[in-house]
Amino acid sequence: MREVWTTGRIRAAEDVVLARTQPGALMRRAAFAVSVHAARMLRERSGRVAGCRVALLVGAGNNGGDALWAGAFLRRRGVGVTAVLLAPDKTHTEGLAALRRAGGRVVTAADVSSERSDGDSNALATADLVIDGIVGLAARGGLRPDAAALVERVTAPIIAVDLPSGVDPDTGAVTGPAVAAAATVTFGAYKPLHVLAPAASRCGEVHLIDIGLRPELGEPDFRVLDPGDVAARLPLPKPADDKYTQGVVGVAAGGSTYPGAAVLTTSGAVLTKSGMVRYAGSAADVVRARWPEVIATGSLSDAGRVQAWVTGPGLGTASGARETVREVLAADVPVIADADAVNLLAAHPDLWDAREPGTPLVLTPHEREFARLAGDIGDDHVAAVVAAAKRCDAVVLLKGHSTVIADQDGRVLVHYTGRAWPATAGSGDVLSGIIGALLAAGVEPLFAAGCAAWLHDSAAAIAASGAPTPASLIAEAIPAAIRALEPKT
Ligand SMILES: NC(=O)C1=CN([C@@H]2O[C@H](COP(=O)(O)OP(=O)(O)OC[C@H]3O[C@@H](n4cnc5c(N)ncnc54)[C@H](OP(=O)(O)O)[C@@H]3O)[C@@H](O)[C@H]2O)[C@@H](O)CC1
Ligand SMILES: [K+]
Repeated sequence: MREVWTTGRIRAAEDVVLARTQPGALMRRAAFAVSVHAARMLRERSGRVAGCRVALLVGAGNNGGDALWAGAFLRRRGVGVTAVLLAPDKTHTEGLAALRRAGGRVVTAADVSSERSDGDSNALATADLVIDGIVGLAARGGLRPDAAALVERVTAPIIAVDLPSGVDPDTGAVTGPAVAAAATVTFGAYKPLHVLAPAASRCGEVHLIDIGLRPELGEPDFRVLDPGDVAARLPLPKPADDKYTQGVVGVAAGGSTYPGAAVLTTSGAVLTKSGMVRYAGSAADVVRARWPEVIATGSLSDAGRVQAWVTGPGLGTASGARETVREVLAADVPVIADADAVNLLAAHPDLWDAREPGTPLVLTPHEREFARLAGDIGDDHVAAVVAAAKRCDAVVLLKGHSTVIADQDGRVLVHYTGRAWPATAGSGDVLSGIIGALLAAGVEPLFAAGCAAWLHDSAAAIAASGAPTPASLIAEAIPAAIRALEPKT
């Protein structure tokens, strides 16, 4: 599991570690790691390290100090290094002295912008690699105009120190010009921007360097599941299981207007686990035709017992749909409510009264549905989802390039996809079915949502294999996504 901390907590831990280490030791350790990754990138791209040229973009703070020290270390390996100073009066003193001692050149941003044709002011145009030390943890807003103008002139790959300058470290928002890095070397802990869209797409590969902060950090602010975490939670049948003991999933979705939603939601449930799936609604014939193994009936009252209900996709918002959501919420089993069920809950507050107190509920809005349910989402998606989860006393999964999931206790999971394959019509219906299957099998709601987001994204990538894919093929790729995890039976 990847653990992520907000910058305020990282700074607090840094203060503790700084107080007991030699002045400058932490920065040199961080900078040395940047130089190692820079050298590796140079070798991979140019076939050599010595003789290459590196330009450093150096801002006013310690992030610039890291870049200057990294430049000094690269000089020792025979790299030609030029530092471009954005704030000459505020440049990190020891870092600058170290670079000068090592034989590095130093120019100002003004020199580079004046387009003189001597070697120093051409540093950006001739660089094989650029190190971004403009701003780190203190970043606020997009790049300022002088920094943005420099970055615009860069053609070489960029390695970002701690984070790509110009993005918001705690929300991942990109509100102005920002660096797009080929790789990012970060220190002590992952920060929110490394896993939150859109900033995460500007990081390239992220390398985490241990600088001894972990013991001082405490519980992370949020977590990112890895394949092992998902595999460990998948409900595979045990030798003594039968079709009932694995949890029966009920699907109350779709209908005569949207039979496809019924099929896609059911597909997600059928393909995620063995056992049994029931369907209740006016698309029963269509569902039965696609999945003969599903027990399909026309109404909820005939459906029989289930261990979790999935409702919402393709349900519509008419009075019949409202009754379906009310009945499902009153059934005293975990419920996943998506799409129209979210809209109905937003529009009819009395529906919440139908819910048995304490019954697990997972809500899976996209941004517009979220706005109806909980108001404008703003830049800080994690904070908005945490607040909504508390208010709704539910697990809330906000769909997006970074899927953010929170429960009522404030625990947060983030899944960053970096791919747009799942963004296709009906894809959310499949996700709902997967969540329902995991809930019915007894997976804890936060992790049912988190594992489902992971499986769904993985299935989408498998189905797509580099070409657009419809939602029905995403569902069909679920078994392949499960097999690829090699879960223990
Ligand atoms: N503590 C340690 O020992 C260690 C620290 N480490 C390193 O320190 C970094 C944090 O350093 P930091 O706190 O000095 O601030 P930093 O991020 O360099 O910002 C500097 C200045 O930039 C400016 N600025 C703000 N926004 C801007 C924008 N959008 N565009 C342009 N400029 C902008 C603003 O200055 P202003 O112009 O407002 O005076 C701000 O004060 C951290 O990320 C890591 O790399 C590592 O070495 C590990 C050990
Ligand atoms: K940076």
